[in-house]
Amino acid sequence: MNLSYLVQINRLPGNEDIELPKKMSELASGFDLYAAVEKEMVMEPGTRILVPTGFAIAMPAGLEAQIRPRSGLAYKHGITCLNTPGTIDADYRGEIKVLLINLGDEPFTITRNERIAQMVFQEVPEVELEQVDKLSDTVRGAGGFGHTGK
Ligand SMILES: O=c1ccn([C@H]2C[C@H](O)[C@@H](COP(=O)(O)OP(=O)(O)OP(=O)(O)O)O2)c(=O)[nH]1
Ligand SMILES: [Mg+2]
Repeated sequence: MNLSYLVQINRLPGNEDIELPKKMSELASGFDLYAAVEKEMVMEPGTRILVPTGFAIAMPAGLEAQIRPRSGLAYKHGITCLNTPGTIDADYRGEIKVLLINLGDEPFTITRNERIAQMVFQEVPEVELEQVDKLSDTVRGAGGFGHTGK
């Protein structure tokens, strides 16, 4: 496993004031992502919003990026990522966006340059699917969804 990768990042025009993704501690897993909303956006309870981040990336083949919620926002305000973890494909060159949903009871205001989520890079093995007529036997078999008890 290669533990060091270089990922290119491109700040998109009009976002010169937006912080680039940043690790907030030395060994943090995620780079925090900053909201590139033009003006304050109010999220009413139960509503979702696609938040721009103001940047695009190009990562080497064999990596993906995951967009994950920040636990503080989730705990304090019920703000999370609807599609968590969001999947950024290695061949995606568009702006990274964050799909937030307000599961709390109160309206939540997103301000420009506020940290709204985090981006974690992961290795993705190359997998080829082989179609077969029968799969190997296991003790579990088809048991799932609570099959082993509570
Ligand atoms: O939270 C996310 C999830 C996805 N994307 C971008 C990057 C990703 O590579 C692309 C497609 O995402 P995904 O495969 O999850 O969505 P889809 O609905 O399958 O769209 P597509 O048909 O474009 O693959 O959208 C984001 O910016 N943020
Ligand atoms: Mg897809």
